[in-house]
Amino acid sequence: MATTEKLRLGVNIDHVATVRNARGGACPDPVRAAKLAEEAGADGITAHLREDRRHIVDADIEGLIAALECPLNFEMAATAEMQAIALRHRPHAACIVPEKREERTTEGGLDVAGDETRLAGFIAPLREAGCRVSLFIGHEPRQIEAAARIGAAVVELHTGAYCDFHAEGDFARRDAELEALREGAALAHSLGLEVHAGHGLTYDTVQPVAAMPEVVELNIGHFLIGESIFRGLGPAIAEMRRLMDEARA
Ligand SMILES: CC(=O)[C@@H](O)[C@H](O)COP(=O)(O)O
Ligand SMILES: NCC(=O)COP(=O)(O)O
Repeated sequence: MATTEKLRLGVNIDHVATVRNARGGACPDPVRAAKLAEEAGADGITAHLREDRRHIVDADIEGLIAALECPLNFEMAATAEMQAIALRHRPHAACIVPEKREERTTEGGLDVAGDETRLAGFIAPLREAGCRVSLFIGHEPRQIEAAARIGAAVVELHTGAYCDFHAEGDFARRDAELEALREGAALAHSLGLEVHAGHGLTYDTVQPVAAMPEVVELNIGHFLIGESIFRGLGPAIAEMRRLMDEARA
């Protein structure tokens, strides 16, 4: 498959809110960060309204909907509360993610195969409202096949394990994970799903994922917000963009 389509970069601004919430108050403002990311070349903004509101809060979503010119990818758990919020705002994309209360970050992907009937019913109103429904899943074939069966438009493949193995220096397991992601991306594409990827990506790990021809969007947040302390948000995004384009060339 030829790599012709430009790879989109969605910038996740959750962890601007993490810093704000450490003190309370209004700064740093995630909406301001999102506008800056837009100016720096982000193709979209991702924000995860967790059920416990540990970072992004409802007012942030309202602010993003009002201020953004680029598409908003609204990450949400498959709950009635989140569904109502998504139906009220009708973001460009609704990405359904698994949530556990005690987790430090999103561990693993959604169990679509194990919850197929409920999830099919859950995403139907979102699709009818015009949201592109995305499912945040692992690379296991049974999860990808279930995502296609229930009518999702997009799957976002969880790259967290690949990035963790890289950081731990366990290169054999990193490479096995990368190969499984490659196979997952190819399977998803063959089933008519749009393929995105993300979680934990850094300058060191982005290029092998960016080089996968079926992947059309990467969502990257925590690393970019951290890196912006050192070089500023615009330059941090520009460098990620450069690495993505280089991998795609
Ligand atoms: C779903 C996902 O991978 C990320 O967007 C995540 O929402 C970032 O926030 P957390 O670190 O709270 O998981
Ligand atoms: N869905 C993944 C995402 O939005 C960004 O994850 P991370 O880069 O903050 O780990």
